[in-house]
Amino acid sequence: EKVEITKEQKALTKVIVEAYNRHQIPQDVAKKLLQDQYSVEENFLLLTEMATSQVQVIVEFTKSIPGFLSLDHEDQIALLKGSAVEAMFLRSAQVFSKKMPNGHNGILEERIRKSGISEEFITPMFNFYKSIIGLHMSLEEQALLTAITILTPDRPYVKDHQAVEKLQEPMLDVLRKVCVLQHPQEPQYFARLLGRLTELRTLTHYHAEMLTSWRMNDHKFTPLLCEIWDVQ
Ligand SMILES: CC(C)c1onc(-c2c(Cl)cccc2Cl)c1COc1ccc2c(ccn2Cc2cccc(C(=O)O)c2)c1
Repeated sequence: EKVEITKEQKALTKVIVEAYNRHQIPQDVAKKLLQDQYSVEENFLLLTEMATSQVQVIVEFTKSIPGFLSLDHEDQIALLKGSAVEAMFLRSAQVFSKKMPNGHNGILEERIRKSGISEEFITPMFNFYKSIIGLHMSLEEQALLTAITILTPDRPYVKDHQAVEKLQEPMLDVLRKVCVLQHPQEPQYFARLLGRLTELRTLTHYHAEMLTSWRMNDHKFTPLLCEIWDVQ
């Protein structure tokens, strides 16, 4: 049947994409990637700074999602804590796929590979990056998928599931239509996108173990990361 995006859905997509574009990592932080130090310590410190900056970007993006600030305040925190790592995996995957300026990609990959993360987590992480890059997602799809990930009703400690579902559903509806319109030859494209969200959940599990092993080697995080990841 003819897929039609309504006026409201166009407006919702515009708000989400603008919020997604508006909040970028400050250039000076992204530029630090090019610094010449490549020690494990230096890489960890740089990635910690990137992650901290990225959490701030995600919080600002989330506050721009229509209806989010009307949710119960404790639920707002529960959604952010429950989705931050997944949103950061999506964001770093998209940064890899959009071929960052002057070969940052190789440098970001190099630093992640040499930051004290054990091989057992590096492999699934870069397989995920490859699978996201292979999807050639549009900006609308990236922004909507990030908002959908954040608005996942069944995060730990969320009390009013229904209120979160009511915000997530319209995003899923418009993402489904955007996928049909932007990938007419791939009827299963929307289903493949949602499949990435399942893979993201396994990465969150790996990430918890990454944090533990960093802490065992006495690595320090910033106050914001400690708060959002319940460490220290
Ligand atoms: C605390 C730190 C060591 C950490 O713990 N887990 C992860 C970690 C790792 Cl090692 C991989 C994936 C997710 C996390 Cl939380 C990280 C590092 O988190 C990052 C690092 C880089 C990231 C991000 C997110 C994006 N980028 C890249 C980027 C570069 C330039 C511009 C932009 C931009 O947004 O414009 C983004 C997160």
